[in-house]
Amino acid sequence: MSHRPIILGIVGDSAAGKTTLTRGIAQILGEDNVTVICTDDYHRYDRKQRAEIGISALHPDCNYLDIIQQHLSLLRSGQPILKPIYNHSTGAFDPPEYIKPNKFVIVEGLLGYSTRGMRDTYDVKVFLAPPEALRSTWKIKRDTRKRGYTEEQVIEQLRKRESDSEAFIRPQRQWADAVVTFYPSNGGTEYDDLLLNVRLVLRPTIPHPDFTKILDSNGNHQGSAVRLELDRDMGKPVDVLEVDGHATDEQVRQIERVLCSEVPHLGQFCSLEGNQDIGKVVGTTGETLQSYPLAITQLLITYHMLKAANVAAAMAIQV
Ligand SMILES: Nc1ncnc2c1ncn2[C@@H]1O[C@H](COP(=O)(O)OP(=O)(O)OP(=O)(O)O)[C@@H](O)[C@H]1O
Ligand SMILES: O=C(CO)[C@H](O)[C@H](O)COP(=O)(O)O
Repeated sequence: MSHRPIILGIVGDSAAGKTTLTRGIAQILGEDNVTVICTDDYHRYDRKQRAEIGISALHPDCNYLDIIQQHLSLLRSGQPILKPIYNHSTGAFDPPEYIKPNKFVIVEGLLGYSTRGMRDTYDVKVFLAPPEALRSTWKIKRDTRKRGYTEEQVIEQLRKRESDSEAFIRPQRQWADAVVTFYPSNGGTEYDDLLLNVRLVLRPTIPHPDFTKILDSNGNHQGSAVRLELDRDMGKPVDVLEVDGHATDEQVRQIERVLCSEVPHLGQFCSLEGNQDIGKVVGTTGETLQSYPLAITQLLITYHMLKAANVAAAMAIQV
């Protein structure tokens, strides 16, 4: 399969799970086939300057969006970039790095869908939208363990950044082909990260797999742990697939078969016996996460990347 790089966008607020999902997808596609770019590297100011100016990293003015867009275009046409590096440990910038795109490029970050030019560069656009309570828990855990903050500092930062989250981050949901929400089944504060459900909002902006094949006339599959329904998201009609953390092997395998039958190349990843690592990922605080909802989410996004690669390869032959 020879084609221009396929670009996946993963956008969402801080600690929404972008890096974790990126790792899982890169594992499926093969680390050597994937270039990962985190747009935190394009912050305009270091941590000290941000504090002095009183601007948050979530504000578009605090990021070189024009250079992100320029670099995305270069990567899409297979050209290298000299990428800045923002160091989360020091809060300052390291020397830039030379990056050549692999077959697949995953661009994850806060503001990736802010401009039309950026949006037009992706083949697949995903937005991560965990409930705010879950995101706060994840951010406190990650930032206290990995970024040297105290719990109080993280809580204060979340409070201060809320208006920018509302103004600049959450509206980007409208541009995504798929919106991914992991959530605790009881809706409460007591939950197990390995038993989170997932709600996948599927917009008709790209053709999704035909999940109706495995569902009964009520949109359920062998009980209610897998559900497909029509809904509205930001006022527009969407399909919604939900997979519960306690879905069974058989239910999950059937969903996988739908994905794999449409994109044969995905077949090598689909069998749960064949690849025990699907849905298993080491989170950014070092913990091992594995669940069926995570596995289905990773496979669905990989499905779209492989489909985009097939289209790009076919176009390359025509030219
Ligand atoms: N699907 C998931 N299931 C369980 N826990 C998760 C999941 N995704 C993320 N987490 C938890 O949330 C933490 C933050 O996730 P991650 O670092 O991937 O977020 P991020 O969106 O990349 O954040 P940032 O933009 O601030 O770098 C992880 O360390 C992990 O503990
Ligand atoms: O929202 C974030 C994405 O990771 C970070 O807070 C942002 O990148 C700034 O970094 P730091 O908090 O380390 O100063």
